[in-house]
Amino acid sequence: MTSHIEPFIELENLEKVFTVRRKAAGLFRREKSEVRAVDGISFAVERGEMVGYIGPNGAGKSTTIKMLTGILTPSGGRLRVAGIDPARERTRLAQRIGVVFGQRTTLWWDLPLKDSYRLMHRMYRIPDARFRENLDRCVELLELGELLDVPVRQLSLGQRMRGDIAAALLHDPEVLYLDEPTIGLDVVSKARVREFLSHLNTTQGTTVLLTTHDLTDIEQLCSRVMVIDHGRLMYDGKLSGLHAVGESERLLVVDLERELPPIDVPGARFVRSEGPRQWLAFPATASAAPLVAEVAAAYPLIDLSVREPDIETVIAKMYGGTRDERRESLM
Ligand SMILES: Nc1ncnc2c1ncn2[C@@H]1O[C@H](COP(=O)(O)OP(=O)(O)OP(=O)(O)O)[C@@H](O)[C@H]1O
Repeated sequence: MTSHIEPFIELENLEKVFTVRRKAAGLFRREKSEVRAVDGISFAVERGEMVGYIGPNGAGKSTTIKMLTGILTPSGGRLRVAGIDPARERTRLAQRIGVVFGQRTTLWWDLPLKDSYRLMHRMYRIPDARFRENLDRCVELLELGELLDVPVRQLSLGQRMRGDIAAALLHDPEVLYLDEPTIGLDVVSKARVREFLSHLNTTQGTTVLLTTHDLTDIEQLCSRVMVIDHGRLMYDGKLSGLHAVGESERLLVVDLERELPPIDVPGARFVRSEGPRQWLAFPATASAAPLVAEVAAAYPLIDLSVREPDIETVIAKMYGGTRDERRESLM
C-alpha cells in the first residue's frame, strides 16, 4: 500500500494510433496509413470532480473514453482509473464505473425499462437492498415511475436518456463517463438531466467526465474543462479562461418593434439583421446586463435573448481556421 493519495483518473502521455488501410490506385493495392486519434494526452482528475471533455468532431474524445473504460487498449502511455489499468482489468473496473453514450442505448430495446434494470441487477451482482435503494432514488429523481413498464423502443429520446442514466448508476459507480448525454434533447429534458447530474455529483460525490457539444452543459455543471484537438490536450482550466483564450463572443438577439438601422451601442458589434430582428456580438467574458439595459433604453424592443457561442466556434477561434479547414488538414 502506498501512503500518498493518487488522483482518481490519471493519464500520462496516453496514445491511440489506428492503422487504416485505404484502397489505392491499382486493383489490389492498399495503402496503410496511421491515424493518431489520441496523441500523447496527460491529465489527472481528483475524486469528486466534474470535468468537461470537449473538442471538435474527430478530436479523439470517444477514443479517450473507450480507453478509460477498457474497451480500447492504448498504443502507448499510462492510464489508471481508481488505481486500475482499464485494458488489463476491464471487468473489475466495470464494477466501479458507469458509462452513458447519448447516441446509443445500453437498454434492451424490446423490454420494459424495469426488465433491463433487473438484468443489470444480475449482471453486476448488485446486492438486493442496494439495488432497490439506487433504483428508487433514480426513479424518483429522474421521474421514471410511469415509464418502468414501457418498452424502451416506445420511449422518447429524453425519457430513454433518463432511463440510460439510471441504468449506469444502479451499481453505484464512483465515476460516470457521459458521452453527449443531452444530444437531441428538448430544453426541458436537458434541464432535467443537468439537474440530476449536479445533484448526483454533490450528494454522492460521483466523479463525472462529460463530453458534449453543448456549452451550456459545461457552464452549468463543470468547474473545469479540457479541450482536445487532433488528439492533443489544448486547454485545461476554467470555462471562463477558455472564452478569454478563444476571444469568443456571445450574441444578443434583439427583436425590435419594426425594422430599423443597425443598433449602435458601446460594447457590442452589429452582426446582421433580418427584418426587425438584429444580431449583436459582444465579448463572452463581459456581462450581458449593461448591454441589455442600453439597448432597452434606446430602442423599441419586443424581445431579447442571449446566445452562447458553441464550442466548435470557440475552438476554431482558439486555434485559427474554420472547422472545415482543420478537418482538411487532418486528411
Ligand atoms: N476504429 C477506428 N479505426 C480507425 N480510425 C478511427 C477509429 N476510431 C476512431 N478513429 C479516428 O480517430 C479520430 C478520433 O475519433 P474519435 O471518435 O475519438 O473523435 P471524437 O472527438 O469522439 O469525435 P466526435 O465528436 O465526432 O464523436 C478520428 O479521426 C476518427 O476517424
